[in-house]
Amino acid sequence: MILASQSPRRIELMREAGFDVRVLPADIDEAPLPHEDPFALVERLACTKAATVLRAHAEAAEVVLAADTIVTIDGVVLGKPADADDARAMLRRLSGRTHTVATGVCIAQADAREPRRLSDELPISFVAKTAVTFYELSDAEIDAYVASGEPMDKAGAYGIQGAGGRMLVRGIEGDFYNVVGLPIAEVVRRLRAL
Ligand SMILES: Cc1cn([C@H]2C[C@H](O)[C@@H](COP(=O)(O)OP(=O)(O)OP(=O)(O)O)O2)c(=O)[nH]c1=O
Repeated sequence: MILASQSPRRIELMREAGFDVRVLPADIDEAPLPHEDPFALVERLACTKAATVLRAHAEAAEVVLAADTIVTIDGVVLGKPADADDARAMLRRLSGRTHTVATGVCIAQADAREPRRLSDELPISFVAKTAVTFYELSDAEIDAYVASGEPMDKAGAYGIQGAGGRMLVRGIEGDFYNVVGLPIAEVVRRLRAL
């Protein structure tokens, strides 16, 4: 099976779950459509990643899995920060409040006869949501965290799994691994049910 992702965390979670994945990242335009709902956005992006990689690389009947993670608060979508100022602004917005981390997952399968076509039965897609509450963060704390570099490749400008990121979090409700980028238990259950 193909994992259409360059995220080291997704690769590790899939391999630790026992899947011998071929890693083939999808380079797609991640810009939201006008007025697009954040949860519709992550589902669409995951399915676009899966379909793009399938059309370029899939073998007959091969399964392709892709995901996309965002943070949303006040109806605003926080993707990866553009720079340090953007990261600081994101962390200030998250300070002392609860936000939602949403991961869209898409599982597609190549046609058995024409592998570069999507099979008619799939794709399956779903959105996993986890509520994360942050402690109040001081400006000094935010500056030190941004200076560590940890926020830069992560949606919402933090990594809950990192040495610095874990210090920001008061609590979560939902799957921890969804925050990291892949709700692995639900993914595995969906794959078993195929
Ligand atoms: C909120 C949060 C996000 N993240 C990461 C997960 C994702 O890798 C990243 C969001 O970016 P994505 O665009 O979902 O994924 P990606 O670009 O890293 O990988 P690909 O498109 O190839 O699959 O943010 C954490 O690692 N920890 C966290 O706590």
